[in-house]
Amino acid sequence: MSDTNGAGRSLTLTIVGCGTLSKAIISGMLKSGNTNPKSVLLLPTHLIACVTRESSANSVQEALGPLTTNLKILQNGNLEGVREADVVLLGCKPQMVGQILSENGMSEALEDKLFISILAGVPIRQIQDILTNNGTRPQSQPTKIVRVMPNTASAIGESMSVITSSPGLPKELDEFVTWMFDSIGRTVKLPENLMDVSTALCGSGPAFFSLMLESMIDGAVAMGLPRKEAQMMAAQTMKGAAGLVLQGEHPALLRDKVSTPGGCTIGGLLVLEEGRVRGNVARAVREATVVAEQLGRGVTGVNGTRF
Ligand SMILES: NC(=O)C1=CN([C@@H]2O[C@H](COP(=O)(O)OP(=O)(O)OC[C@H]3O[C@@H](n4cnc5c(N)ncnc54)[C@H](OP(=O)(O)O)[C@@H]3O)[C@@H](O)[C@H]2O)C=CC1
Ligand SMILES: O=C(O)[C@@H]1CCC=N1
Repeated sequence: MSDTNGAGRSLTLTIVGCGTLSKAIISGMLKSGNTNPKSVLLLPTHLIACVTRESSANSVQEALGPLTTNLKILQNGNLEGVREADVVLLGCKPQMVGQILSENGMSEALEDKLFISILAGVPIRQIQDILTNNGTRPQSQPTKIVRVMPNTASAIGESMSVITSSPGLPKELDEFVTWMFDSIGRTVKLPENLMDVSTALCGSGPAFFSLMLESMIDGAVAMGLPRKEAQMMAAQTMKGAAGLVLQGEHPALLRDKVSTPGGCTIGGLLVLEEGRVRGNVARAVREATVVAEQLGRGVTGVNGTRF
């Protein structure tokens, strides 16, 4: 994405709630240099970032300011930002969605606009219900809602973004959303009933993999490797294994290929199996899926123990 080009029709993208993930997405887009006019008719050339606190505004300026000259930051100015927008990206916490979207004038300001939500656990239906006050105040031109679950690797163009659109999304807008998230990694389109598990796998995934990395690094440090080298070596090894799987290698065959009979890999793997790592990792994904589903419903104490 560039802030000065004539490739496609330029538009204003307003980010309501510009925190960790939104900054990663926008910085990734700005760094991607994706201005291929054949791939998109619309280009987000102007950005408006909405937050409430001054510290957040400063953090947005620090992260995105050096990457574009067309950035406006609004503190407590969601409605103004949405009114000026062609496309809105909602990046607040799931618990804030009701308060933000039921602000007076917000439903009207969002009429007919493309609205991309990256919120965990908040279904498209819930957003429609808030905007129409549960169907009692229909919009004359309904907001065109798309739900996307990207991840924090957006910042380096390595996101895995899962996209679910409302039925009937115009082709031009569908292409725009795909272009936007293709520019920061891979995309896949899935039905909305798979969004919570996608959130657990891809949204939370970087944190789960980081835990594995930390454990591997600690083990190597314990056996004498300097931490700096161990960190780089572990991360590159994870990247290499992921690269092989992305090229079509089956994970179980990859594991077998590395496990020389009577060798060290099978010894290590069996220790992992004794610790029930497989079941526990799978359980973490299952747990995060259940929790994700509860976030949008405003359930409190979602991480209270279930036992
Ligand atoms: N972090 C991640 O890796 C992932 C996050 N997500 C989803 O992304 C969303 C954001 O998560 P994350 O970026 O981690 O959260 P952050 O807390 O970092 O970001 C939330 C942002 O919303 C702003 N905000 C809060 N209240 C308002 C308001 N009333 N009006 C405007 N802005 C407001 C906050 O700034 P301020 O406090 O100044 O208002 C902050 O900038 C969540 O819904 C989460 O489920 C999904 C996948 C991965
Ligand atoms: O932890 C969370 O709730 C968000 C959603 C997925 C990743 N972070």
